[in-house]
Amino acid sequence: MTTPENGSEHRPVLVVDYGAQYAQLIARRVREADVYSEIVPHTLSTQEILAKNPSAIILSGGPSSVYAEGAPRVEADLFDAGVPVLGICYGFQAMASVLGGTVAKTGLREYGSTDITSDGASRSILEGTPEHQNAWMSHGDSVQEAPEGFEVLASTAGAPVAAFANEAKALYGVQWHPEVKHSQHGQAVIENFLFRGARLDPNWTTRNILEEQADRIREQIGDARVICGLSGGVDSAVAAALVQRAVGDQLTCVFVDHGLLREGEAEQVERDFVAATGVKLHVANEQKRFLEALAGVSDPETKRKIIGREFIRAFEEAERAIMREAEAEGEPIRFLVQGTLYPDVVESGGGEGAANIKSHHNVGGLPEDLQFELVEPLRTLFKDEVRAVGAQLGLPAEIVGRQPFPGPGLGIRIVGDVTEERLALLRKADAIARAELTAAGLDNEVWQMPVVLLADVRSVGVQGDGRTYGHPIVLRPVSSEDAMTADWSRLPYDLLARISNRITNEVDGVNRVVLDVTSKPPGTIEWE
Ligand SMILES: Nc1ncnc2c1ncn2[C@@H]1O[C@H](COP(=O)(O)OP(=O)(O)OP(=O)(O)O)[C@@H](O)[C@H]1O
Ligand SMILES: O=c1[nH]c(=O)c2[nH+]cn([C@@H]3O[C@H](COP(=O)(O)O)[C@@H](O)[C@H]3O)c2[nH]1
Ligand SMILES: NC(=O)CC[C@H](N)C(=O)O
Ligand SMILES: [Mg+2]
Repeated sequence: MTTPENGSEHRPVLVVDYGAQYAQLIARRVREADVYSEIVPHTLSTQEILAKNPSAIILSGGPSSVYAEGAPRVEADLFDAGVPVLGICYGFQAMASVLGGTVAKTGLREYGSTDITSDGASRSILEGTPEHQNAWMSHGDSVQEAPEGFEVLASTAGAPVAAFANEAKALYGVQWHPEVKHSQHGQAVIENFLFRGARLDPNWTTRNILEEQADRIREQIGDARVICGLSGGVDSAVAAALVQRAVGDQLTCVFVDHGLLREGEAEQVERDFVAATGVKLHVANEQKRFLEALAGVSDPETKRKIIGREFIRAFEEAERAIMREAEAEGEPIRFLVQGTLYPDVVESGGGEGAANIKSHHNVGGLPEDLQFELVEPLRTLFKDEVRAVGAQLGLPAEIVGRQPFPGPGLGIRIVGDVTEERLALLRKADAIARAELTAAGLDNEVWQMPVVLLADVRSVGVQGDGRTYGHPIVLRPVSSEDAMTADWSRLPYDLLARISNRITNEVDGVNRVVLDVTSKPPGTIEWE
């Protein structure tokens, strides 16, 4: 059975999320072991979980205590299904308590780096790890007694049962967090579970993803024509190259110039991508459509929904133009390729059980009357995985290494309503900041650096001995692995000073440059 969402032949290792900070990380570590993994919320019933045909299950950590009222539970019948399970922290405790072990508050909390001692020789999921190892912990409760049929594998000062196993049933648990990099041998524990415990094969590799997705695209599209929204960014470049490989010149790419682009962006798409792939490109000049639709709108979600809708209207328009140009007869083009990634889906609230943080234009911002059938070959991948697929497809490094830029563009980097004057101002400030970052040789040090105009805020300044009452520009350089979490980048002060000087000198209307020093969470990367 294939899982319909990922369209993959691979049965997933399901990570059941109990509200962990690290559910995402667990899935990534499993994928790093070349095994396919997806995250699901703990609100699914055993039946719903098993309906996804998991090859194994990992129960994540979480903030609750299993003995507290209303704490999320795992149903005991999950452990009778013959599917291997690994419990981590809260997941380990939930498993222990439902199977008849005891869990209690110890009074001894262990946060951070902790010494773990194997009981007897290291074995089972600890196979190959030393008798004493250091791992990262974050708990105040612990398993006091293992359930019947389980053997204790390790303990710590605050956790008499720090790891257990029931080999016959392939059920395992650890109190520590093997998924965080600070845990020595963490990856070994995860791989022992996957390869020894669950007996899985490491066959979810970049090459396999690529071939599988190409097959699937062929199956979905057949010999029909297809268009692909191409932005110049990594995701759509990789999606387009994948579709081109699958169905060749049935594909026409559509680049929408919505007037919310940065300086030089339109030219760069035409130059780099077409040069690298030889794909057919249709450029849609839709500045007027977007600016009119956005006039007077300052609410972020409203902006995002408008942009999402107008994108689709622009694709419909482009579809008609392409049919006319090709003097093609017959059915309109039905398929639209988008470079949607897993984080776009999760943040739009499309990951099951996930909150709607913001409607990404290509997911939560789509109009209800969408006529196209979507083709989204990257929908379950993280950015670094997409980059690996792109490299495998032979795309040049300057495309796969490019910093992300959101589809709604400068429209969501103007806090306030979007006007042509404000766009021009922000475009100029952004070009300066990017040029200086590049000149400093730091492009690869940051994940991306949004430049934001606070159009609704004004402050007093003094320029040329006169008073000004201008707008602030915010610099938001961040480092990240996958955009799900991020930290602000510690850029050198002299670089920041140069950017600030140049922006306040060269951009009329800006008299202040500020640096955003917030991580994600609590801030998101973009301001809207
Ligand atoms: N200007 C545009 N014209 C056409 N399609 C676009 C445009 N901007 C975004 N899209 C579509 O929306 C998708 C999501 O945008 P997003 O910015 O997340 O990805 P990207 O631009 O391909 O890559 P990156 O995240 O590196 O910027 C794109 O993959 C593309 O299909
Ligand atoms: O194509 C996109 N359409 C959108 O609507 C959108 N919103 C945010 N982003 C990008 O997603 C990543 C995470 O951003 P946030 O921390 O702001 O949610 C960052 O890389 C953002 O630039 C978008 N990309
Ligand atoms: N990180 C966790 O999963 C913590 C589990 C539980 N709340 C404890 O304190 O032990
Ligand atoms: Mg983009």
